[in-house]
Amino acid sequence: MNAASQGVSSEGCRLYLITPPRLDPATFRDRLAEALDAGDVACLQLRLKDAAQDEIKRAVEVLMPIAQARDVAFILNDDAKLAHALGCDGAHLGQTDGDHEGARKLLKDRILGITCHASRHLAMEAGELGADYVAFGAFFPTDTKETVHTAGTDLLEWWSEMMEIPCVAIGGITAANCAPLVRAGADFLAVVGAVWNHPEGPAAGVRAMNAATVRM
Ligand SMILES: Cc1ncc(COP(=O)(O)OP(=O)(O)O)c(N)n1
Ligand SMILES: Cc1nc(C(=O)O)sc1CCOP(=O)(O)O
Ligand SMILES: [Mg+2]
Repeated sequence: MNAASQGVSSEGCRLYLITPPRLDPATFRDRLAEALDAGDVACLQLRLKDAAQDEIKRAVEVLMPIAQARDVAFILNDDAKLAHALGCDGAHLGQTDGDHEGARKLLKDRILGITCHASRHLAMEAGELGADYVAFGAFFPTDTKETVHTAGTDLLEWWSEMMEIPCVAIGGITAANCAPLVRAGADFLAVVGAVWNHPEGPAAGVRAMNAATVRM
């Protein structure tokens, strides 16, 4: 996230919400509005895995205005060109999601986030090429995605002491387990299940995450 444009302070730890991997925009729109109206959400990442481009475009058309109307940055996963073409606020790219340098040039002052797994080296590379944030994970077991890399709080501590660029923690994060990540210096906690699978619904999920991310 661009710290200035998104009102991000280095003192706070904010919620970075990611959509479920499959959704029907026509029905999901109300759940999304309910979640975003429940508390503080810094950004929403549209992460539709295995979806055709038409399906992603339709989801952006329906969901982006809901986020942007609430000052929630709308970030598209995996595809910087599509993010640019559709007017998204930014893109999130993994290590195999195309040309990071080209994406940085294309997105100019829009947000570019890069997955760095548990690697200091990848994070420094991402920082050098101008990423707006680096993402580390997975911190905990997750049902949302197969875990290949696991990260520890030492990485967050090191990064936040050494670097100005915000860091995002991801992977199995819930209100119940996130306190060490907040203490270690995570600027954002990215979650899917903690909100969309919350037993009392997504609004309760956002409220619980907000309550848990207050840095002591
Ligand atoms: C905030 C954030 N961090 C990490 C990821 C994972 O990206 P990637 O490694 O490209 O995996 P997929 O999400 O594409 O399956 C992310 N999406 N968001
Ligand atoms: C999309 C994603 N990327 C990860 C990584 O480690 O890079 S973990 C993950 C899934 C996050 O979902 P949940 O909050 O439900 O665990
Ligand atoms: Mg990806």
